[in-house]
Amino acid sequence: MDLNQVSYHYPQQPTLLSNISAKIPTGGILSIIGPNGAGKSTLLKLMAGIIQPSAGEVLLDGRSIATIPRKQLATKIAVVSQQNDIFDDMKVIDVVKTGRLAHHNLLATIADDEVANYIHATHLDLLAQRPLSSLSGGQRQRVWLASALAQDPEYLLLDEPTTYLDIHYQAELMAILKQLNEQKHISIIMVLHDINQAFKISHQLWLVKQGRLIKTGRPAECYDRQLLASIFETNIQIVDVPNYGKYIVEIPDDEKKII
Ligand SMILES: Nc1ncnc2c1ncn2[C@@H]1O[C@H](COP(=O)(O)OP(=O)(O)OP(=O)(O)O)[C@@H](O)[C@H]1O
Repeated sequence: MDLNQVSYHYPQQPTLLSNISAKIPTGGILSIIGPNGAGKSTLLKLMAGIIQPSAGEVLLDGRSIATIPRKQLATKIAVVSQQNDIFDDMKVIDVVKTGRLAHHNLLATIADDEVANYIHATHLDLLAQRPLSSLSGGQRQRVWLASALAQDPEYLLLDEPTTYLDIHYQAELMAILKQLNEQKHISIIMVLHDINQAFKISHQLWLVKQGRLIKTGRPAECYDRQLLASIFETNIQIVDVPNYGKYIVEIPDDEKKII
């Protein structure tokens, strides 16, 4: 996937994203990080084809995604969404099957077997027959992931997938994503707020601020205290934890005084 001089503004709003050109390597994990309001979610929506650039284009296999029919696009790009209350009365297995609609016309024609792998990969085997409404937030998150995987996409896009998860579920979700990437070679693109998670799991990072792509690079190239401090406008330290590697710690100025 390529972004070719992409700019974007919401209707009647000033330019948000200006002239972004970048290549998304296939088969990797790319995380987009940056402060609130930087334009990360908007960038992800552009890559998903949910919104169209005001200028420039998003290319998939050299073709503008604006020209790819929606159903065909759904076999290439899946977005893990989280605000779908309309599915509450459905059983988990049926919600997962909705992802298969990228390849079928009717839910009724999709056999249980066809989604068994996706249910298994997201550790939902014991929950498959339960109504979605009876699941916890973290369990639901895995259902949305399974449904997106059922699209059998080349690209999996996730917007802050760990937001409502406790640290146990966060680690579990990250492990599942890593496994999917390594074993099924799905390209993963996500917006992450936890920068340490982003640095640990990603092959590539995009650092975004005020609608601009400030830096792209491998995590090892982005452990830059000054750069991170200027992006997040806060005091940053990078600490080395023996046997675990580098961690980025935000130390507000007033706490520094206490220490
Ligand atoms: N539908 C919309 N209409 C108008 N403005 C919008 C719309 N969606 C987002 N914006 C504005 O665009 C800017 C970027 O929003 P976006 O959600 O892309 O940022 P973000 O980097 O993902 O932020 P956060 O980390 O807070 O989720 C914000 O100023 C936001 O208010």
